[in-house]
Amino acid sequence: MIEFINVGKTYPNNVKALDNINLKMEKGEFVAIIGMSGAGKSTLIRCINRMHDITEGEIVVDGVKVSSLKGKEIRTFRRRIGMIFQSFHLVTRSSVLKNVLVSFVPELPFWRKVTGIFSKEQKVKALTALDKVGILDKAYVRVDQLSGGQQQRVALARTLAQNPDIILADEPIASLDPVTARQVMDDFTTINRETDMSIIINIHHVEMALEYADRIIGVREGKIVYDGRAAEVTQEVLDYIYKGQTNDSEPMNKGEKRYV
Ligand SMILES: Nc1ncnc2c1ncn2[C@@H]1O[C@H](COP(=O)(O)OP(=O)(O)OP(=O)(O)O)[C@@H](O)[C@H]1O
Repeated sequence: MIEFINVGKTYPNNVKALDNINLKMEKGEFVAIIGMSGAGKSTLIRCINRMHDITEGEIVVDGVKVSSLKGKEIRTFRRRIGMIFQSFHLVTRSSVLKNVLVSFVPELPFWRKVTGIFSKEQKVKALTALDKVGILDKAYVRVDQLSGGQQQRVALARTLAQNPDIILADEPIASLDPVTARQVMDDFTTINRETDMSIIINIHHVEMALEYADRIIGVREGKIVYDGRAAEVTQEVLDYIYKGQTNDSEPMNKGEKRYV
């Protein structure tokens, strides 16, 4: 479980990106974070794996206080959390398979790190992950010969091979065309259903968020202004998240009709 307890994040330039966030996400949830550009979505996601440090409160992941981790503990903790970015973060001049095998590098003994020799078991895991996202046939192709959607699937396979408990995805479909974006979202759904990995996705495509995620968290000006089932999000809720039609800063939770 991921828990935010009175979490605040103020950047060094005094921008308060997160303001008193309280939140619980259970294992296996598929959560989409939506909101205007600059609302704090990316910061919220990136605080979970300590890519950003919070400045107030506490984030607890499966009993671990994230802000108290140090050095090697942070690296070990991050192994349990896969991260997917808009820009894929792949080594484009290497093969697809090599990019997935990279997920095992931290586990290799020193001599294998130096020689780049992976075990048979690791290769099987990498190929299995590629199969899961439907690009096994591309294993020996150079990444720069793939489409954007295929590259994002390589990134997803790399994360899968790592076998994390949680996948954080920061705008994973922002640079993809609608058809490819849908394929990648389908992959997330399959992974979520088959593996029970939690998926937390920061996404601008509202329709996709509502269609694919189970739960929607709406963020505005660093605060959570909506938290409820995707199926219950109405146009009114979206207007509230994106435009803010009331001065009341309390979250607009499932079933509440205070703003109707
Ligand atoms: N490294 C940083 N240093 C200073 N301010 C930052 C930094 N990163 C983000 N901010 C500010 O924090 C606020 C929240 O930014 P964040 O990137 O989390 O929003 P977002 O909702 O993900 O936006 P977008 O949808 O445009 O990616 C914004 O005002 C942004 O300018």
